[in-house]
Amino acid sequence: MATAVHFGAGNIGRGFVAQFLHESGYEVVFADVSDELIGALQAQPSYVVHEIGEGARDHVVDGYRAVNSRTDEEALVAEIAAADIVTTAVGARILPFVAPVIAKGLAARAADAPKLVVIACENAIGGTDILRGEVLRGADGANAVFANCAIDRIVPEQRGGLDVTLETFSEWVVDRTPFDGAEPEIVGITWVDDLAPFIERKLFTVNTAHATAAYHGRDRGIGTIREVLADAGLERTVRAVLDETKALLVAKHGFGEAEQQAYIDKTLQRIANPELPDTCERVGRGPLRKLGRQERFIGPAAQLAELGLPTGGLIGAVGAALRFDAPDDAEAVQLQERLGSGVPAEELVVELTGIDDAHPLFPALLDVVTGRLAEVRGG
Ligand SMILES: NC(=O)c1ccc[n+]([C@@H]2O[C@H](COP(=O)([O-])OP(=O)(O)OC[C@H]3O[C@@H](n4cnc5c(N)ncnc54)[C@H](O)[C@@H]3O)[C@@H](O)[C@H]2O)c1
Ligand SMILES: O=P(O)(O)OC[C@@H](O)[C@@H](O)[C@H](O)[C@H](O)CO
Repeated sequence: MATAVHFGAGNIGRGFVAQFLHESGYEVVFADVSDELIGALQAQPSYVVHEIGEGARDHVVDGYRAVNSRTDEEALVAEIAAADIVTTAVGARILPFVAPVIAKGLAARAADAPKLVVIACENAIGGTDILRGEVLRGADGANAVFANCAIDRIVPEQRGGLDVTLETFSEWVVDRTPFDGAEPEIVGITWVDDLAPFIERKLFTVNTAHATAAYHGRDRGIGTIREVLADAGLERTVRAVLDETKALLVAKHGFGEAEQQAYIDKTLQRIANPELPDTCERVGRGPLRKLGRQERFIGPAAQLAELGLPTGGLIGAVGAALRFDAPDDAEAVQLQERLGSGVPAEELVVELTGIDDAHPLFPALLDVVTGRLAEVRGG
């Protein structure tokens, strides 16, 4: 039986990646740092992925094993050495921490073993490239095939236990070019020769809409994404941001206007799904990551500014992100500390967004950061 080692037994890991790998005939070996999750997976022989919506089905995932990646590195190295595929869903910023054990597993592979397929299933442009770069610090990587992907399925916080409740919609698009025609057979994957349009459309529509709603909503004291979109003014705000990213996606990737509008409408329906309540706190998590140069706000805004196109809605969302003050979110705490630290606004723009003063987006970002600093430092 083919084996898949999957890092991150959280929401998307159990609810999407592992379920599809299991359905494709792989024995899934979960690797996670959470004692609680690994203990539960070791104690419970199966869990249910429960879909909500039209055509919903329940899927039983079983026959898996689980390894604690924090305490049992030796076992994990042996699993990776013998595996056919490694996937991750740990968070883009965690990839450098899982790379060393993958490198050790690659180094321990038999000389005649087939190449290990590695796919990072994170919300990031070039997520697998990031992982590959880190893995290559400890292994030569000749016995692996690394492929980038775009992964889309809304999995909100769960109620505890291993079962996962999620939407029926899913999209998993993977770059086929590294495989030379020998892609693995995995249910639900769409293989493409050019991933850029798919990952940018997903990140700059679904995740931009989500994050815009989360930050503006939280700023107004609203708890859930659905409630944010039920507010007509805030819905207009989110749509205005998506009009900006639509202009980029149409100009850059040749999506039709009507096609992109339909994608936007479907996205807003998905994120407002009354049966899958999602919180502004989960969706806004990790604001430092989300303000990054290639991410859901600055990524499209920088490209739009270079084309001389409007970015006001995106900049407004950045302003709301700068006010994201969530005590349980380490990055939100760090962001507020940096804003209160006395670092000049010009330096903070570069530090937070990677945009420097030579870029056409810089003046707008400087304005929004200066405004936020006046609130933080003035008060
Ligand atoms: N939830 C969604 O709707 C969704 C959809 C698409 C993509 N994603 C992406 O998938 C990734 C995971 O998101 P999630 O919602 O499942 O988060 P999650 O917090 O539910 O799961 C992440 C898991 O990774 C584990 N982890 C953290 N550090 C680790 C390490 N060093 N080694 C092994 N495991 C580690 C955590 O313990 C946790 O179980 C993120 O990159 C996210 O952007 C999420
Ligand atoms: O996972 P993040 O923190 O990058 O973004 C939060 C949500 O927007 C995200 O998890 C979505 O639910 C998901 O990307 C939908 O496919």
